[in-house]
Amino acid sequence: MPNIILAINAGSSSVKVSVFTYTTPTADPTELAVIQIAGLTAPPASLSYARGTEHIKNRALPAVTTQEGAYEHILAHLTADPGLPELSHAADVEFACHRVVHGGAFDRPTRIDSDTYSQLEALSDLAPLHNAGALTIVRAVAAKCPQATNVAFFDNAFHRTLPLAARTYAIDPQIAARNQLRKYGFHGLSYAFIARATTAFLAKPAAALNIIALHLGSGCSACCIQGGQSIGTSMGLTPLSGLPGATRSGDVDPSLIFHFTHDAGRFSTRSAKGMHITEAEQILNKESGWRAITGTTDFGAISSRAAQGDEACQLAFDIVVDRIADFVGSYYVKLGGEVDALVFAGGIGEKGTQLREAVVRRVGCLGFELDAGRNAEPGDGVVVEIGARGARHRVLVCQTDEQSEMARECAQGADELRRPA
Ligand SMILES: Nc1ncnc2c1ncn2[C@@H]1O[C@H](COP(=O)(O)OP(=O)(O)O)[C@@H](O)[C@H]1O
Ligand SMILES: CC(=O)OP(=O)(O)O
Ligand SMILES: [Mg+2]
Repeated sequence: MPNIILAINAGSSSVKVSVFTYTTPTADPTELAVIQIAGLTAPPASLSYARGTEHIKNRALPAVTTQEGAYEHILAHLTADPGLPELSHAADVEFACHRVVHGGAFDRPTRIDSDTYSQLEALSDLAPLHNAGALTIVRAVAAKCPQATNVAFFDNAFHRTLPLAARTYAIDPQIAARNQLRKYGFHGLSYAFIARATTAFLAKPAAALNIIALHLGSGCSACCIQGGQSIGTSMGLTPLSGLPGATRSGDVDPSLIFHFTHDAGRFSTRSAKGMHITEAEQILNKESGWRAITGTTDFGAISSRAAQGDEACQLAFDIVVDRIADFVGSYYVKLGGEVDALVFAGGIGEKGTQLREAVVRRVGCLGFELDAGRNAEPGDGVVVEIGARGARHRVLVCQTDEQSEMARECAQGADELRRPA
């Protein structure tokens, strides 16, 4: 019987699950199938599935509206697929890997027992679009696959190398220490994948990799990677800061919220059951971003409407480009201009031809330049070059894969992570 790893990535607008087998801790796991339910914030949700030559694309699922519902649908789909005999029963799952966005002090893969579960639950308020959803899936796995070992993989882990000055806020140090108020940074599973894939593509030693990486999806962030390690990132104590997202404001003047509403500090009655977030957090995390400006979370639709002359969409598009360019400039300076590549990843980074074009044009003075043909059709490959030949710096697109990053780490640490018999 092969060992099955289910790698589960609960994003803010999607649930993505990849099925892997592994044999020894030293070999990379083999991917058997990838399934995702996207559009949870732009109903109806839609299912996509790929196993071998079997493909389903964007099948509408009007009944699925939550991350937990999405996971249950996914498990039923996988176990019912006769072409996936390795996973015919929920009991076939040995490891369930969960992407947990906010791990607080956790920065290594950790088996989820009742103790760690409570600690992660306590962190839910710091990642209001993510942790609670991921934990509902942990509970669903415990109910449906009780023999599986649940392991949490943390989005903040990759940023454990942030230098002191980069991770410290200029606030009272005693209060900061007591309440653990610091920059954590997120999208770390993605950046770990991007760093390894780019290292392989550029055929450089991992410890020599200097890149500016952009993970652009429903949540957007930038990361400055020097010597293969994170030395700067745009998200902070929570995934709210930095770049705007689908429903997140990104950086605003912290005083703004007190002029936006008189109820900033009150608990929001609009947040999900069991979540204790304030009106301020509700507004800035869930009622802002490009949806607040355009009415849609779909950046693909925003990009095409902008091109057709829609002013609100053009403004939203321009805001995103403006903020990304600010981070690219700032990270270029952090790297002293020693930059191997600017790397685009995440749903928008991988599919957003117009966005890449606009960003690279804005930062062209730094020596980045696109090849228009390659940008329009980057082609297949985990990492592909879209930069112009002869430009000072390279521009790459990376098909990032947080699930495979978890599965790899899980297989490598399987002996330590396995639940004691
Ligand atoms: N053709 C496209 N051009 C630009 N953006 C796109 C395109 N297709 C999808 N997207 C964006 O990608 C987002 C999903 O990115 P993804 O990284 O998968 O999200 P999540 O944050 O849920 O993990 C969608 O919400 C949509 O805004
Ligand atoms: C951390 C974060 O914002 O994740 P996502 O982009 O998947 O919502
Ligand atoms: Mg994501």
